[in-house]
Amino acid sequence: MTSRLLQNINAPKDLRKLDKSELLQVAKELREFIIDIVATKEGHLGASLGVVELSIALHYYFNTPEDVLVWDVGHQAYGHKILTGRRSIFDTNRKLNGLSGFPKRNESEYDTFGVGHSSTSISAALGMAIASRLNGNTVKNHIAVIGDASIASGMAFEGLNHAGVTDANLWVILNDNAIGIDLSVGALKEYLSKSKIGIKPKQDNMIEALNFHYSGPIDGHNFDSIFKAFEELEKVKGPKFLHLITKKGKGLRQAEENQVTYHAPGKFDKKTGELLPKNNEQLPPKFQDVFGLTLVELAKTNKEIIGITPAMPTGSSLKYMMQEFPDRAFDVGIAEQHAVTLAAGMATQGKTVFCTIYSTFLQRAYDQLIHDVALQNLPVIFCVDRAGLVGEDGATHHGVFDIAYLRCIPNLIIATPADEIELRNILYTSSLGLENPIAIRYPRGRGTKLDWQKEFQQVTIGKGKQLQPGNDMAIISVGTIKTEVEKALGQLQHSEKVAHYDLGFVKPLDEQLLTEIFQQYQTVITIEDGVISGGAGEAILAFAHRHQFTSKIMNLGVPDEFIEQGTTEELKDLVGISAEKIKKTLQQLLT
Ligand SMILES: Cc1ncc(C[n+]2csc(CCOP(=O)(O)OP(=O)(O)O)c2C)c(N)n1
Ligand SMILES: CC(=O)[C@@H](O)[C@H](O)COP(=O)(O)O
Ligand SMILES: [Mg+2]
Repeated sequence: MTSRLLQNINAPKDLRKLDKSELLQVAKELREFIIDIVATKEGHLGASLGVVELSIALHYYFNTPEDVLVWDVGHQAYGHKILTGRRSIFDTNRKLNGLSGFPKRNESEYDTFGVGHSSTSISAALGMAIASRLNGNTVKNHIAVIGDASIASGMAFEGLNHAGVTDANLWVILNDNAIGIDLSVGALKEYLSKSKIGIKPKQDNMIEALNFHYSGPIDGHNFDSIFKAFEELEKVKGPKFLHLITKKGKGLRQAEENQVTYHAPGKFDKKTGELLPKNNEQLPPKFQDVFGLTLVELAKTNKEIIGITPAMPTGSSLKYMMQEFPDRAFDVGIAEQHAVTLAAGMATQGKTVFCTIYSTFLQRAYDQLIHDVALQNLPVIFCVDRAGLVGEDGATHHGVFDIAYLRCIPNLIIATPADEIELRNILYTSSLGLENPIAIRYPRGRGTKLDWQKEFQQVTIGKGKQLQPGNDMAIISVGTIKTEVEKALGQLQHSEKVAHYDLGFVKPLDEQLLTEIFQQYQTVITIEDGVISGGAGEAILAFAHRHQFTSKIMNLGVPDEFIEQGTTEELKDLVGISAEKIKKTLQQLLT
């Protein structure tokens, strides 16, 4: 790679020394740099390639970090990171102890707001703008950069609605590439897609109706157009809105042509852009596919079944049902709150609704879970994907809080299937009709079974089971962390001393099984891939206390701190729930 200019840019002030005519070369080098690193280190690609010109233009024109730049979601901020002093360590992106894949306040003064979940940028930038004004600073610019999928979320609208009645020095820059991870959806997307470069939506401009000064749409890959728009908007007081049209994946043919795959493509050949060939060996399925394919199977015979995803049809594998039954499967966009209440509405009409949401994004819809679903005891089936430590996306994305935040909700069943077959069977059981809502949690990644498409078996709600007998102590695993426990026991001398139980359900607890365990063992270890505080282990601890069992109880899980990025193996080891660490814990307890 020939880097003439980029290698001398260690901060935006270096960029600002260049002539405008040199920015095209910087853009070329920045694209090459991103492609070069992501090809081997992996990460989010398409979004960052699409905002190369915008990232350069923002840091060139504005006086960052004095002027504040807030990236929405933050998966598109690789160029920003590279231009703001992190070029030399960018190869540590998303790695253990390396750079975060998202802007992070403690990483750089240029990362003004921590992100990862979408649609927060307008509220955050508006908050900063109002605070600046209260601090007597009216010249500072506050700039939110938000994508077309993220701006369709309720939270973004809440921000726009408030901003429109303020005189805040707020810029909202809409990076409109007509796609999120999957194709953008909804009426707003249809409205935006009518916009053509250079032709302002004349009638009923909804942004102007919200009291913003609207400019655009302009070509977001053309520096002259961007700077012209910046200059014009700078003269305007109060909230302003710039609409850019860009191409996700710009500069790498495959990423432009196959935007869904190249959102986060894994390893690829940086010269040809082709994905590296996958190992041909047959692998166990991803849990998301067990969900997605099983749902299609069930939907074929049960016409009442509906599927809902907020903006993750590919990630959750609801895409299979969307392809097979387009009238009964809905991608509602980045709208977790709406997804949950939509499911509740459908459930009132007798539909069997499977609402699949990543554990971390379900946090957005907490009140809807309580108020719209559980309080009315509507039997919605929540498929809580990406539960547990998710790996390289890090602290913003780990699904480690769900058990704690769900456990306290009355009426809600919490199922923690330990493998693909258990997941399949609880999906089947739920489709038969339950009296209550249920949350079924399963992790990111693959299971362990090649022969998972077995005949369905009905599951008894609230039942756990013994997996291995033992003489001295018991370990109770919650969900798929069972595999780590099995590995640990497989390597442990005197594993016959340790009984292994699968909890099966966090709610209701299998009180009969727990009573048997506490009557038999003086040492009981619980293990889960979620937070210890408020988790399943603490539910068992409370049960033992209530029933005056005196066994020594040890809770293993995620400690009371935010866990950063790394591979899931590294992170499990870090928090003490890898097979190796479990083995060590058991060895210590056995001696
Ligand atoms: C609350 C929330 N829901 C879902 C996601 C998952 N997600 C990450 S990026 C993304 C799409 C964003 O699309 P857009 O805003 O258009 O940005 P682009 O990738 O096109 O730059 C989604 C759905 C998220 N980060 N946060
Ligand atoms: C940026 C973002 O939030 C998503 O792209 C997320 O990284 C998806 O995670 P999965 O790879 O687990 O689908
Ligand atoms: Mg987009």
